[in-house]
Amino acid sequence: MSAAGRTILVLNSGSSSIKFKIFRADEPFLSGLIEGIGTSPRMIAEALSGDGRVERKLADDADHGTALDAAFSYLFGRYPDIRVDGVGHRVVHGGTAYSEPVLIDDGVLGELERLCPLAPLHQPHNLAGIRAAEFALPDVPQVACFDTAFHRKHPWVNDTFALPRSYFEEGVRRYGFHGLSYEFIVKKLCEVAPDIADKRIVVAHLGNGASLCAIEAGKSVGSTMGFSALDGLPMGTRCGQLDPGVVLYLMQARKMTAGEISDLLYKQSGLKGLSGVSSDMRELESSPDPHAAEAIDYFVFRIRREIGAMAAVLAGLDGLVFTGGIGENSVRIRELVCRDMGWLGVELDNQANGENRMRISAQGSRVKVLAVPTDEERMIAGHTAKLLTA
Ligand SMILES: Nc1ncnc2c1ncn2[C@@H]1O[C@H](COP(=O)(O)OP(=O)(O)O)[C@@H](O)[C@H]1O
Ligand SMILES: CC(=O)OP(=O)(O)O
Ligand SMILES: [Mg+2]
Repeated sequence: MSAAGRTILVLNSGSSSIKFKIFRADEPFLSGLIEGIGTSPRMIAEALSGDGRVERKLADDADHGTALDAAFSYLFGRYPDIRVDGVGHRVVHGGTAYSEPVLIDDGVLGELERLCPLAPLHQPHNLAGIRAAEFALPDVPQVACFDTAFHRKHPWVNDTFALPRSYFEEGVRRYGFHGLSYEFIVKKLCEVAPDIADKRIVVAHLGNGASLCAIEAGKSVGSTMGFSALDGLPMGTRCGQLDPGVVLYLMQARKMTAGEISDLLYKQSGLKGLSGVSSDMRELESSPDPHAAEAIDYFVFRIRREIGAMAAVLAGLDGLVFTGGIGENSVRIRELVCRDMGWLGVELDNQANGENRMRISAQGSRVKVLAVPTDEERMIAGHTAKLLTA
């Protein structure tokens, strides 16, 4: 059977969301989202024919496990006879071993398990999704598609830390994440902005996790995320770039354990830690609390700083693309990020931005600025179908 004829179930666990979709012949047939995990989870799902629509709140304390159960109950409760040819999973960390999608077996699962400490907000949930799908669909092939894969060929200077060489050999490298999203954006630019698709682009994936990627001729040449999904921009609950001296201080002066430091940096920091209000940008934007405004200021400041750094990596800039839950939807964050960026050639069209149009730069802007909804699930479906065909 050709890739195009296949029915593929896709699971994508983000840090605050689980997205699930079924593609038939390359087109989405059913689409589900559980968002707000950690704040106020809710599920929205429907077959694209309009059939079986649900929109409901989950318990406030529903975690990824509960959300995965809800997704599977919806899928197999509503569509008990559904037949799929393959299941494609987003797996955030592929380490040094995986630079392209792979068919999952026990050996692969074991290796991916070992990477859980490097992506504790994602990898365990990605693997739980694989196990749940194997249980529900025991004879169906499962494919892992990696966030890290898109970056694996980036230049050595972006791949390494200035540690003794042996650490690099052992895998202590700057992997970079959100690669399925960046890969989708590169493809999409070929359709919607072919004049810049092959040039120097910075993509800002701003969701609950957030990173920038410098892309030249469709390839990753730099990323703000590194060894783990902690580095770079501040995120919903993650600190982003941090002086490693702070970690030494926490260990030596505060006598904190690795577990306590992990909890602090992954779950209590970022927008949540700075605001004391929420990790969710919608809640911060509507909060009157001055700490919420300060958390937004810090988020924007770091994005602007890193856009400058990524433009330097690219030695110039032709396109700036916003994506991810915040990048796609927040008029205010896009406006604040682009404010006074004329020095870099960025001029926003405030009306187009306010109307959430795809092209949001002014006519005379040297840099084309776009807001493009990402579709990691479509990338995963495509990779999965291709691998099954091969
Ligand atoms: N209309 C909106 N305005 C501002 N922020 C939004 C909007 N819609 C979603 N977001 C934000 O997007 C973030 C979630 O992004 P998303 O990419 O879906 O998450 P994940 O990283 O878990 O995949 C949350 O901070 C949420 O508040
Ligand atoms: C890698 C990462 O942070 O992913 P997400 O934004 O989906 O949490
Ligand atoms: Mg995501």
